[in-house]
Amino acid sequence: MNLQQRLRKYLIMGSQNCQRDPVVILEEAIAGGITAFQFREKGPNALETEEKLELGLKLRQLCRKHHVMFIVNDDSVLVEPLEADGIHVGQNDVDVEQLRSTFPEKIIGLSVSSEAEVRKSAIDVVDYLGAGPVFGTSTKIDAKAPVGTEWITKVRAMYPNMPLVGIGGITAQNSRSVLEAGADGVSVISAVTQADDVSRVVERL
Ligand SMILES: Cc1ncc(COP(=O)(O)OP(=O)(O)O)c(N)n1
Ligand SMILES: Cc1ncsc1CCOP(=O)(O)O
Ligand SMILES: [Mg+2]
Repeated sequence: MNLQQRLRKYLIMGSQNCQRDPVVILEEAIAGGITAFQFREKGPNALETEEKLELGLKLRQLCRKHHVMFIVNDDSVLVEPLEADGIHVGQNDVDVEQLRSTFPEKIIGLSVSSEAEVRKSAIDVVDYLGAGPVFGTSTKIDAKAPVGTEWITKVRAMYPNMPLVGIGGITAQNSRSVLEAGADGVSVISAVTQADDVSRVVERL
């Protein structure tokens, strides 16, 4: 599987997104067919330090067992201890050129929400882009305004061969529009973590 294919169904999750055991939710999502996972332990009620590492190790082990790509959100200190395949950062996180020199072999993902952000980013050193929020979301407190599927189409036009995922408010009902706009995959938090039937929702994405 190349990176484009591995980004097809990208679950992002931390314990703060779960009303049930995150390990069980991840197991169900893997059974439904996720191809990538991002450990995003962040925001109100998120675990810290040892507890964060402990949960990360459990989720990492599960991904390894099922050959699901494992990406860490923001926290470059966790990349080595979790033996992550890569890291995802945004515009206000660690600089991607710095990350590339620290992790020459890891997958690096970068969030882009506007043309101005694209212009000021070292796109050439990253492996994939996360574009959004495509739709409204209440999962991320400091999320920017929704940019619509038009933004996916624009990024695809600027970077025809760059692995690209949409993020923000994506559900089984609207995921097709994100893919049709030019994304290789969809990254989803609440539609999966809050689902009554997690594996069914992943199947439908
Ligand atoms: C795949 C993907 N795309 C975008 C984001 C958002 O990253 P960022 O803007 O750094 O916000 P936080 O997730 O750190 O709150 C993402 N995590 N994953
Ligand atoms: C992390 C992140 N970055 C932009 S929107 C968002 C939250 C996506 O969560 P949901 O899939 O529940 O809308
Ligand atoms: Mg970030």
